[in-house]
Amino acid sequence: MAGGIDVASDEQGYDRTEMLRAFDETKAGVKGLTDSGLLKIPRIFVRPSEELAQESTCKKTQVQVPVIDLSGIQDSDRRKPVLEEVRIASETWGFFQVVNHGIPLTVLDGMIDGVRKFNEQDVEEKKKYYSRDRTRGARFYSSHDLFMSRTASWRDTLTISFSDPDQIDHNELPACCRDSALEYSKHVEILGNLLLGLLSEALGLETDHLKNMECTQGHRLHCHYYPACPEPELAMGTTKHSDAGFLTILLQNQIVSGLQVLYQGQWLDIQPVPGGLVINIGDLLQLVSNGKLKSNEHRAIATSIGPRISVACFFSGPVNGDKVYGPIEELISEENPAMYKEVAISEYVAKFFATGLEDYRALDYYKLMITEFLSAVMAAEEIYSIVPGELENCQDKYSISAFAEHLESKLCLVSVGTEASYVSMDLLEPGAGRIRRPSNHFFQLIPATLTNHGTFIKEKIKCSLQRIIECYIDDCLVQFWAPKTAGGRCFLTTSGQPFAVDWLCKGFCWYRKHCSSHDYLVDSEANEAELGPPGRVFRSGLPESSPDLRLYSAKDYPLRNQALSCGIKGYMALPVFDLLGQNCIGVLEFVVFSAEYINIVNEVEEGLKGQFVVLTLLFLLSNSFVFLQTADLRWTLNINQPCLEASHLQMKRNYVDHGGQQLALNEIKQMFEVLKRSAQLHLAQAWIPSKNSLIVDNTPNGTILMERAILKVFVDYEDDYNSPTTHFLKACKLHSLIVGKGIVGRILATCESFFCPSISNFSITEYPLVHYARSARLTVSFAICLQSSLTGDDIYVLEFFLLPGSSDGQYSWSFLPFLLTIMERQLNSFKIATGQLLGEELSVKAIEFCKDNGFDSFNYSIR
Ligand SMILES: O=C(O)CCC(=O)C(=O)O
Ligand SMILES: [Fe+2]
Repeated sequence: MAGGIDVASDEQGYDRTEMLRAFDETKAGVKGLTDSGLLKIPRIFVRPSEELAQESTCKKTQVQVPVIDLSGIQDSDRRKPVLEEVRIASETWGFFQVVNHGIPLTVLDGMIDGVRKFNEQDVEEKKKYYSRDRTRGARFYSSHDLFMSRTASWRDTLTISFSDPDQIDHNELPACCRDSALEYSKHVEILGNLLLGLLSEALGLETDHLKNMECTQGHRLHCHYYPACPEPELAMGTTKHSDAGFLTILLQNQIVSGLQVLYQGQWLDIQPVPGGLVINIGDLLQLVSNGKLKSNEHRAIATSIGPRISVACFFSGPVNGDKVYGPIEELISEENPAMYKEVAISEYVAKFFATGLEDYRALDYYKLMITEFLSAVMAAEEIYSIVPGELENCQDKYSISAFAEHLESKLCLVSVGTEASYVSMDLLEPGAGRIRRPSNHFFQLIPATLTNHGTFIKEKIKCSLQRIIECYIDDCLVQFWAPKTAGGRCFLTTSGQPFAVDWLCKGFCWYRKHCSSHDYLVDSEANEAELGPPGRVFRSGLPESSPDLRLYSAKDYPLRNQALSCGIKGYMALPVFDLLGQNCIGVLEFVVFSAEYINIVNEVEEGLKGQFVVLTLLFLLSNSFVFLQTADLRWTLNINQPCLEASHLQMKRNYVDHGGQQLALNEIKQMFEVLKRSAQLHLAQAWIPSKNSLIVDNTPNGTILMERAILKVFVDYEDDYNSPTTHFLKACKLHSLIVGKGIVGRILATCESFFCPSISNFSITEYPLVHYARSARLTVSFAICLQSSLTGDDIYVLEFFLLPGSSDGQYSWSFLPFLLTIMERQLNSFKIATGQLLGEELSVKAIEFCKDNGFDSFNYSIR
């Protein structure tokens, strides 16, 4: 027995309710368990395996919630910048820390010490306070939702209610922490009022606005005690939740960080700051601010070092009254219609206690009805037509959870057309007996006619989209483009196809609208300007992307200008294949909104902007693969597929690392070092076969693909992550080469050497990375195909970008003999892939463009 719980019953069948009851009856809390010296945690504390598995894939980032210095806050010069910091933190993170907040360190330490004394006193004394009766002014318990949650929390809590401060009977408070709690309560109330004053001003309201709404009338201290946990990776201190009240001020002891906030789908530690307090916005403040201030999800992990002590002070308004709260009138306008219903605080509190913490989000219950919400979305059209420029900074967001609210947390399928009707699909967990709140919001527009086959694919796509959106990518729209035939022609359409977003903003509505009325022609008669990115991806079977839409010309992307005016920044399209048929069944299009930038700028730093979109795209790329696969679909970058032989390439492609590759690469690297000094060279990179090299011949039109048969890049350029050159290089890594396309692709087909004085003249179908190359101002290109005696049949393509000296390229031509001499000297193990030695006469194919946008090629000899 451990603390009254028979841990051994794990092995002999498991009666969870009985175990919970036994644990509760010990009245000794989690500390009672640890005091008995247990080494394994009882099963009621072990999180479900799916949850634990997800945890292991969770990455960590270095970002920190803002720390705001409140010193001198009453002086007007100082107040302004602080207000701005508070506003940004509350609108983006919903969390920040404050220092110099006016509560003396002795009061903070006294509070922590009081909580420690209470928990570490004689257990019999503590038991007197053990209660689940919420009317008691002070009570002790382990997890308020113990009998409703999937996992019991590894913590004990002492709650002291100051809901009616004048009436509090001091004798109700435990003697060991009475004075410290009363002292802390006095100070924290003053700070709460100060913060609500700042938040009122940040919302553009009078300082006293929120105070006059009685948001700080009454508060409760939840004093948490998290004992050291013998198996912290299996347990959770406080499960993921958002705080239901208006505002929370959290004091934590300094020994170990345990509080984490959900940020971009990742859990981020909130490191204790000496003398600091954590502030977070609660659900009610999000509601009354009409969604402007953000109530963010957070949790406290179990730790091996302990005890961790924290004191959460909740300002939840006059809990016992019938006061009604709704979005503040001043914050509602035609452009920003009310997002939430009014709520009576008594009803609100009752709902909170009727549900387990992990399943409850107060806001989900009070979102406006779908019809009202839809009309708000449609109003975006009018707003747009009145102020066309406005959408460029489309930051106004409407939460799609409004849909979910109406459908009571069910997946929503919206049918539009003449008979608009709503159909809902059950997301009830079978047998779970309670509604599982979907963490994302997904919906689909269904056209009147649907073939069975179409429905089947749609179901699979929907399933993938749901998973993709689950990774919590802010401000990203994903939509599916499916083929259709009409009038004997073949098109791609997204009208009536699944799409998913995590937030709804005007830019999204508009982009979706443009796309729904634009079909891309994709049959063999389609010309380049008709294909657009989805069309090209569908035909080539290869992904395409751009971190900045402006890199595309209007010809590359017919909806470019519309997309830009909707505030879209990053773009990516992925081909989707049926696993069995290996046919491209459509294209998934991802667009990333500029609002993403704005958030990230506030939170990280200015310079990371461009990088972020590239990272987002990479992230999407890698994740989508996994998600498509779970839906029995795939896209091309499947490195686990066996390599396929493409015989007509006449190259052995089953790559084996001969160990000599590193030596061969060193030779190339050294040669690049020598070349670095020549003024005519802009950039150089080497393409080498990779372990994952793969040639696939399964695309709809039979194009031969060589996937990522790539590469290490050695270049001479400033490693500025936001430069067009960096974007070009990242794109080279990210995208597959198509045999026969671009210069390197042509070389893969023939092993010849190529020279092109103006690669920017290629169309995007002829050279899929041309938009990146144009933006990096790469014009003159020379590329040569080599083999090294150190690595047998492996080929190496060296690609050089020269600085243009004159329009006819003559100046660059004159550089080639020099280049070949350096290669001959430096690349001792190499010969040209067509057989000759470096230094012998080299035949180079030159590509020249004609006035009509076509091009010719000629053979030239060097040396
Ligand atoms: O202990 C902590 O750090 C977090 C506690 C918390 O989030 C809460 O009580 O709402
Ligand atoms: Fe919380």
